[in-house]
Amino acid sequence: MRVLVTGGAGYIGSHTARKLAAAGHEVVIFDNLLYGHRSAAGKIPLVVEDLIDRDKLTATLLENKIEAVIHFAAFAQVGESVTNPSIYYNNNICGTISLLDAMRAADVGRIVFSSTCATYGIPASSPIDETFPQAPINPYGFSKLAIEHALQDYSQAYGIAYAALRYFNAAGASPQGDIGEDHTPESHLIPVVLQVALGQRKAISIFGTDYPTEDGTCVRDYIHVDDLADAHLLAMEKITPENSLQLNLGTGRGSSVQEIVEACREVTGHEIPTELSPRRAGDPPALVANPSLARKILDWQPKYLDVRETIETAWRWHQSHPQGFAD
Ligand SMILES: NC(=O)c1ccc[n+]([C@@H]2O[C@H](COP(=O)([O-])OP(=O)(O)OC[C@H]3O[C@@H](n4cnc5c(N)ncnc54)[C@H](O)[C@@H]3O)[C@@H](O)[C@H]2O)c1
Ligand SMILES: O=c1ccn([C@@H]2O[C@H](COP(=O)(O)OP(=O)(O)O[C@H]3O[C@H](CO)[C@H](O)[C@H](O)[C@H]3O)[C@@H](O)[C@H]2O)c(=O)[nH]1
Repeated sequence: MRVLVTGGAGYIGSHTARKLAAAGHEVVIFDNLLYGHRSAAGKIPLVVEDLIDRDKLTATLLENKIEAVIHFAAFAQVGESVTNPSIYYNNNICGTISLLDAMRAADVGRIVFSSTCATYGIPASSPIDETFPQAPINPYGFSKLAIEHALQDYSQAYGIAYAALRYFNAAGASPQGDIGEDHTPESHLIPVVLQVALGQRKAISIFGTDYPTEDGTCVRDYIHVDDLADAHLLAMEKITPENSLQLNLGTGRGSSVQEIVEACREVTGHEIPTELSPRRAGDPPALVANPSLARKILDWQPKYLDVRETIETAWRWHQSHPQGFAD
């Protein structure tokens, strides 16, 4: 298929764009490079524009005869969404509506959307399956839930086929070692811990040690970025206007912040000092996926079930690229 990957110069988008190209799809990346990196796109054609420019989007879709869109472009930091909600509602909602209207104008009828476990808010129990109520506790989660509703409405009214993939915590780096996670500023746990191991930070701050979890720190389900990329290809091929999908993508296994720090110590052989800090606003105590539906419907099998193996791929990337993409 001819596929437009928005946000394809970013972390999950670049891994998916390369996998699409390797599978024989014709790929074009659309990214404003606010957080993305030109070199993450590699040899894949890159259009450097913003989602809000609907005419540019429509022209890109038409010129490249695009048949499907995989939509990663968004802001994605939970804490920042609490302190600055305006940019989240504007970019994540208005940007995506602009894209959906450009798709209508260019007659593109297929989209895979990056949703999130943050749409579940604080779940009543764990693991979380797709029937759980979606009740976000932060503006980031609300912005993604709004788009899930928009997709349902656009699908019904205009016949768009969609998949809303609710990822848990993306982690790791390409097993080929050429691309990985590089955000400035970096806020995600595993890369920040690895920056401590590299000597780029003094200590890792643990945000909250009084959560109702076994060791008092937050529990998350860390899913390898390469496994996420596989699921996008499968979902893109599977959806039809009559058969849209909402699926959780995770490993089904939870790791606490303390356990991640310990696993990073084992993988890197570094001491990794910690400091205890207050809770970060907007953080639910525990988010772990029940990924059974995605496994069944997509015939998807995550390869990385041991978080140490995921961390090993990230560590290889951070060691070989201590300044990230350096662009
Ligand atoms: N990282 C995670 O753990 C996680 C978990 C659940 C969902 N998600 C979602 O997955 C998607 C990708 O996440 P990521 O971690 O790769 O983020 P990222 O920041 O690395 O990538 C997002 C990319 O989108 C681009 N972008 C943002 N707004 C844009 C706009 N208006 N126009 C054009 N380009 C724009 C950025 O420059 C960046 O390259 C996001 O939608 C995020 O909400 C991520
Ligand atoms: O320096 C740090 C960084 C993070 N954490 C903790 O580590 C856990 C994971 O935090 P991340 O920032 O790595 O990831 P989030 O769970 O906040 O966010 C991720 O999952 C979300 C869903 O909850 C969103 O989808 C988002 O895009 C994605 O980055 C959280 O409990 C956080 O408080 C720390 O203790 N110290």
